[in-house]
Amino acid sequence: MSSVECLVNVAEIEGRGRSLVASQALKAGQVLLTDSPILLYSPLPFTNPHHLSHTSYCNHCFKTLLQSPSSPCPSCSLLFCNTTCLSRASSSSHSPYVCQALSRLQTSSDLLLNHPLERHVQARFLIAAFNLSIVSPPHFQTLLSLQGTVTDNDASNAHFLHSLISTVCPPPSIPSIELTAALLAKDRLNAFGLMEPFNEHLERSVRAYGIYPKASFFNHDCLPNACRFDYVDTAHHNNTDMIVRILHDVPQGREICLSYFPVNLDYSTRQKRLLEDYGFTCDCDRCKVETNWSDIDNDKDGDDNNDEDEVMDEDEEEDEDEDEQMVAPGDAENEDTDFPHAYFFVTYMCNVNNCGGTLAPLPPSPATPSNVMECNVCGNLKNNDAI
Ligand SMILES: C[S@@+](CC[C@H](N)C(=O)[O-])C[C@H]1O[C@@H](n2cnc3c(N)ncnc32)[C@H](O)[C@@H]1O
Repeated sequence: MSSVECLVNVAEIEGRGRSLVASQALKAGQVLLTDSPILLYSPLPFTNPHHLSHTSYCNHCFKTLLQSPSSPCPSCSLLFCNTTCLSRASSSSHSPYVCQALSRLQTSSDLLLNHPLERHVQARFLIAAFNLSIVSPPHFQTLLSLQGTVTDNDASNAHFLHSLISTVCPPPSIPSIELTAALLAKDRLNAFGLMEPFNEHLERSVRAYGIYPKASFFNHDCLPNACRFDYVDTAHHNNTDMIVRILHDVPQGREICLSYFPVNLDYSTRQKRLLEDYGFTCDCDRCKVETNWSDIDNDKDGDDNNDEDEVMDEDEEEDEDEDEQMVAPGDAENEDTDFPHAYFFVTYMCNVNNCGGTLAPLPPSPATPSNVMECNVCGNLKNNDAI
């Protein structure tokens, strides 16, 4: 890992697998990790034969298309923001292999007719992953090294998708059904969503899914001590990079966790999603407290209608390993024991209507801590003094 990424080490923690642990004391707002995707793919269905030329973003870098006319692929008319992006894509994400496979699936969209959107997106992922095995074998090996055990569902989806993709993919022949199932399992546990810009009146949708090899080591906590930012429409050429920042000071040796979804979900929704989507039962400090709440009480932590994937208190007895800043400094004795993580919500949850984002301080300067918080969903900035 590069200099910034030396701030965390990969460690094996029993019951949690590989985990990222602070290799030194970390300061609130500090950039912990900048990670580039090894693979990106679109979340769109293959339903409209004309869809290829109607996307409003570049099919390589996923930035909103501002230039008109943009640069279409001469073979399939998929749009790219300019000739530079098209030429980069031709030797990577949009190789002749991908171009042919996607346009055949697009023009024979009846092959996926009556199949759920998830199957369309999995087909896109597999085409991108098979392409990765050709254009970048080391990255393909990295993808295979990620966490993910094949379930019965993965196996049956792999059967269908393998036969579908065999009919549309040009040579060389595609990987085995077993490898296809393994890839689906990796995608299920490790894909992050790059989100469309926030609009309080619209449900937030995914613009692209990506596999981020280093960020894939973050485990989940319902009271995370870090959160991720993406700036997909920035003018910068690394616009699909993910940036992870620390929410509050963290001592050396502490595990760094993200929340795998917006932190305002209620206990039973969180438990269900973690079990069904990620295969584990969460026993974090927040869950230990909330398991004792009735369903009505679970509304304490806000509405639970935000279904977006981010692509992570105490017991009555004091927990030594607990993040001390979850409880307001100096307020621990007076805290409401039914709701010990109130401080987290007041400090780190964005209160913009329908946002549900997490606030992290802007990176501090070497001498002064930052007192401006940035929301990772709506992008609003808030002075910490106003909290
Ligand atoms: C994106 S991976 C995280 C890295 C993973 N631990 C590894 O070894 O590569 C997600 C998987 O990590 C494990 N995991 C994440 N958070 C966990 C937690 N709080 N408790 C137990 N297991 C967790 C689950 O197996 C989950 O499916």
